[in-house]
Amino acid sequence: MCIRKPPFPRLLLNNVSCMRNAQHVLRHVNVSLHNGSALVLTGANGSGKTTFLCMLAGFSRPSAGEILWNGHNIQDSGIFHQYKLKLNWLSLKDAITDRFTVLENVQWFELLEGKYGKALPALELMGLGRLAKEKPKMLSMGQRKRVQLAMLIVDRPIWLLDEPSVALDDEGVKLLEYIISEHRKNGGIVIVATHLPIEIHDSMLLRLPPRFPRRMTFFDMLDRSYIM
Ligand SMILES: Nc1ncnc2c1ncn2[C@@H]1O[C@H](COP(=O)(O)OP(=O)(O)OP(=O)(O)O)[C@@H](O)[C@H]1O
Repeated sequence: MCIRKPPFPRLLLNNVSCMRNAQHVLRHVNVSLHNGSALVLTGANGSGKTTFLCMLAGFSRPSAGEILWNGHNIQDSGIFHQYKLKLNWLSLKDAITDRFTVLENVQWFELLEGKYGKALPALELMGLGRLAKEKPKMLSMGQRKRVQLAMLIVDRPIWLLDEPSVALDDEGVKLLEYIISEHRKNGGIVIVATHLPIEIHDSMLLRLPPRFPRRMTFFDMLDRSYIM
């Protein structure tokens, strides 16, 4: 009988901890991510969701443990250069410039990837075809978020999404869910930090514990007339 070894995860967080301001934000996190998988991070404000994504992006180093990509530590200099080219980062602060039109912003991103021809269809999918030639300052917050989603479609295998559904309407959230699902079908990995419900089929959920557990909730205080 031939017993096959399970495949090595594409991304592995091995007993990872992270400190900020000399205090532990994350402790002993273990996560394995294979091609096509998704991880949803939830937790109270300040629990460390963005810190988690920043570590995966290589912006901050784990204080203990290691993050392995294809079995190599992402902090190794030769590896980090290759690894960061696989990442696509979406956060509340976008990188859209008013010097370019909406279309040129997405095309610029595409050009960096050495790709061509996906920018306009991506904007059309996001319902922004008619605004393609406008300057981004003409856009609403939700429309800017849709431009960011169009940039994601241009495609790198690992998506790190910090609160991707903020400012999106119901249709925008459905589009977000759709592109996440298509990306995963193509073997991509998605890690999402969110407070808002997003439907991501068959995803792993990591709920980070609160950093400063409260003895009393806001509603307890209301009940006991501490405030008002
Ligand atoms: N630049 C920084 N320097 C020091 N400490 C920081 C820094 N940024 C964040 N922190 C601390 O790290 C902790 C985790 O912050 P983080 O932004 O990761 O939380 P979060 O779960 O993403 O929160 P939110 O839901 O509010 O976005 C917080 O307690 C915060 O005070």
